[in-house]
Amino acid sequence: MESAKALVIDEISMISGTLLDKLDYIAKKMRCNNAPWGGIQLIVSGDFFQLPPVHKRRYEKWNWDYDKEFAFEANCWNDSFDMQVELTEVYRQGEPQFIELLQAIRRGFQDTHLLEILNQCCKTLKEPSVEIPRLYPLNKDVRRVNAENLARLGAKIETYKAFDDGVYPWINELKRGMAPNELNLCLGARVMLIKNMDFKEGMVNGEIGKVIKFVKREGDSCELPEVLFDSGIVRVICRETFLVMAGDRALATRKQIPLILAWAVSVHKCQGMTIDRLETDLSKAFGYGMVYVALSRVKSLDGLHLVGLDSCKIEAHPKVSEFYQHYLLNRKF
Ligand SMILES: Nc1ncnc2c1ncn2[C@@H]1O[C@H](COP(=O)(O)OP(=O)(O)OP(=O)(O)O)[C@@H](O)[C@H]1O
Repeated sequence: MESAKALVIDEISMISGTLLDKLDYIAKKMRCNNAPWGGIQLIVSGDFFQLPPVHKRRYEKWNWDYDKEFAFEANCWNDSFDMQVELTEVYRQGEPQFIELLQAIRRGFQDTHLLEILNQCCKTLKEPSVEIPRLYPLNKDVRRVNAENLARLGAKIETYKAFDDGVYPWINELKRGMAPNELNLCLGARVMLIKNMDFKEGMVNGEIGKVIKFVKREGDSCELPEVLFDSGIVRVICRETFLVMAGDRALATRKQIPLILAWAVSVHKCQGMTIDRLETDLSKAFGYGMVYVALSRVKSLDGLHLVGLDSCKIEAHPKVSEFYQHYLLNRKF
């Protein structure tokens, strides 16, 4: 951080105002510079109508600054930027009707006419296809569907247990993280990469593929999965190290194959993705922005297979609506 020129944060809706203020404070201290962000240029992108920050610990509710839920509520927000712009052109979807529908849902409008269109156009798949990802609001449904699909393949299961090192509370950070305690794989399993491994080659967090082989590598006690990613890349996936760091000191480590099963994924995990076809059951949707994030991942109405949409779950956070109204009224650019 001492030598950084710029800090880029994507998906800013998931960063709380409290965290943003802490980061600003750390940057100032580390660089001994009281300018905003210690003089580092800050660039953020995202959409506050999408998923808000996740509060992991119950006690955060009782923190004195819990009310700084959104990044735009941070004390440092206004001083952090010379310029704020709203991007209005939609590229992910092409159909004007679908774009209009999604924009209404994004802003929390429960427009009856638009919802009728959604109901007419969306249907479940008669035969669930393994190639079509399924999105669920709750992790327990994601785990259930993935376990069912794994069992359905009927192939020999290879189990990878995580190798952990470190003590409480740091090790718990890793146990709550993406790398599973125990990963079950078999030939044909749909998997998702959960670590950025090689940006140039496109081996990044979120890549989806299929296990095509198990191979023995020297020095490894068990066979490792070889994955054919949908991008065409084929790779043997070795254990990677997941870390909790304090400066350059590792407080806890977890060694695990950086894959999860991916027939089903959570709505939280899919924020940021673009998917050609998806099936989603939104009957258990909770919180602001979840319905919009799930529906807006898909490129066309034709590719959307939907069940369980209750229009009362289409909600925008009042603070977010107010933020955008205020921005439009005071826009200088
Ligand atoms: N200028 C462009 N021309 C053509 N396609 C584009 C352009 N910009 C983005 N896209 C396509 O639109 C889709 C969404 O882009 P991207 O994920 O960058 O948007 P985003 O604003 O981060 O969306 P979200 O926040 O909803 O995830 C991608 O499939 C991307 O390839």
